[in-house]
Amino acid sequence: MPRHIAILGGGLTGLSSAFHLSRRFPNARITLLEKQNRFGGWVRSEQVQLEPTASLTVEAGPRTLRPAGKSVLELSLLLKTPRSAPAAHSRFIYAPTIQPGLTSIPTTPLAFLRSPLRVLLPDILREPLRKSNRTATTSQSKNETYDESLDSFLSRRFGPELARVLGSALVHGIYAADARDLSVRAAFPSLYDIEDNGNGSVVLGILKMMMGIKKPIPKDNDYELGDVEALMQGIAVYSFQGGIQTLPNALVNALQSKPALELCSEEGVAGIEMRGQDGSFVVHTPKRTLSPSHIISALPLHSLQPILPSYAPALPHLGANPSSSVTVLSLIFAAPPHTIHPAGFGYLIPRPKDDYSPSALGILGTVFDSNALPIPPGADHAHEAKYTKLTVMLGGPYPGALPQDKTVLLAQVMDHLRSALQRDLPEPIASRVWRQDRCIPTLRVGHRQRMAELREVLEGRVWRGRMEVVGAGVDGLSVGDCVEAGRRVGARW
Ligand SMILES: C=Cc1c2[nH]c(c1C)Cc1[nH]c(c(CCC(=O)O)c1C)Cc1[nH]c(c(C)c1CCC(=O)O)Cc1[nH]c(c(C)c1C=C)C2
Repeated sequence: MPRHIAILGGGLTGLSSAFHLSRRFPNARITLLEKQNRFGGWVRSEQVQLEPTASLTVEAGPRTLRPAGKSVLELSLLLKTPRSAPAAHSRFIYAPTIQPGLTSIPTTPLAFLRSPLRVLLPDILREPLRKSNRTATTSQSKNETYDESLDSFLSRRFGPELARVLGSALVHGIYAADARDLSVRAAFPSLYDIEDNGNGSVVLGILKMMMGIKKPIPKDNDYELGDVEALMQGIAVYSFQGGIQTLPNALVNALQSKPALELCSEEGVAGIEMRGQDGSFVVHTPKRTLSPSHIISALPLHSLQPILPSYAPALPHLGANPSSSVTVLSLIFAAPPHTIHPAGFGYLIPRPKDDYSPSALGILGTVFDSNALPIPPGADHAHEAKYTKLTVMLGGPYPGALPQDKTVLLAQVMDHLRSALQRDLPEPIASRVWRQDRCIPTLRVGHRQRMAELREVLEGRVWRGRMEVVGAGVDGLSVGDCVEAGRRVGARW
């Protein structure tokens, strides 16, 4: 039984860990240590005041949640009722080599036939005829250690052009990374399983799944969901009034009312030692020394490495994954959404044919926020419909530096928007820029195997299972993944 648990990091994973551990071990002392002066990590919602009585929420990090993430639904029930909003389903890519302006991503076979993306259709139709072609022998390719990049996977099954156009765009929109670096097993595990189900063909695997021949594995149902799941029927994405920040804020409020729980901001960890009495750890902060019996590290892996004791055997693989930096530029226009962009979720931009150039501005995609989460129930329709919110994401795998001057950056982005959206656009009435440094870990090929080895060492003789390492760089980076990781910590204590 843990006597005192130190949680390192006050992002969503750290807060979720604190919340669930305090329910599981009500008698344990819990200390959460966060270096910044705020909690929530990359989640950051801000209000932009437009009129004396009207403001809009803009997001520097994630902006929508999916109802499939049961751990978030559970939390929102335990903490606060979510605001739901119907989602815009249309998604686009901007690939001027295929068509000027935006190209709608087709969702039915007929729409595919009519779309300019039909140039990729032969690659898809030929795929079931291609022989099973994993590079290793069948027995190796089915085992845990087999891995390859998403680009290699898609190129192998569908050819390099489909991998470049669709695969790279997908990876930009989630990982802001190069699809040639990203592990298919870690980032898109279901794709790998679908290939297995189709005996080597992804298309046959999908068809079998649609026909119910191979049913997806049922998910864990052990969540306290009340009626919130029914509320979410038919909803693709949702958020909260006040933005995603509502979630960490509600967690902080709930945690502050727990007497055995100490939430400390502006108190990072300077070092961890293993020389405490009774097998406890020693955790040094600039302000004090703690002696926890157990530790949860919810820090980015690259931040954990330098605070570990130099005399203990090193934890493996903490430095294996690089992280992408993303510049997030939110724009607000004083015009209704239909005058600014087509109805839809937004668009993604594939890797250029001649690769990522240092001279490119490096736009990865744009989110049509006003459509992705339209006017919330109960909001002032008249004022919300007067404005359009959109967010342009830049950086990731592009090696060039962005203009430091916001006016220059804005002018270049507006030029891009005018050619992508193929219309004259008014100047935005408000804008916000966030430079999110090393915010999204790129789960490189071999990630799952490396994490299995890391867990083995943590379970071993030295760490004895008393420290757990969790977070976006380990288990997955969506809001749902982070909350879920926090829900699972300490399960074996
Ligand atoms: C700061 C920018 C981010 C980019 N990706 C992420 C962030 C925080 C993380 C992320 N984005 C998505 C997922 C999958 C979510 C899931 O539930 O499976 C993750 C982990 C998908 C996504 N991508 C964009 C949006 C609006 C969404 C929905 C979820 C969300 O609101 O984050 C748009 C987008 N994100 C990035 C880029 C470059 C981009 C382009 C339009 C990077």
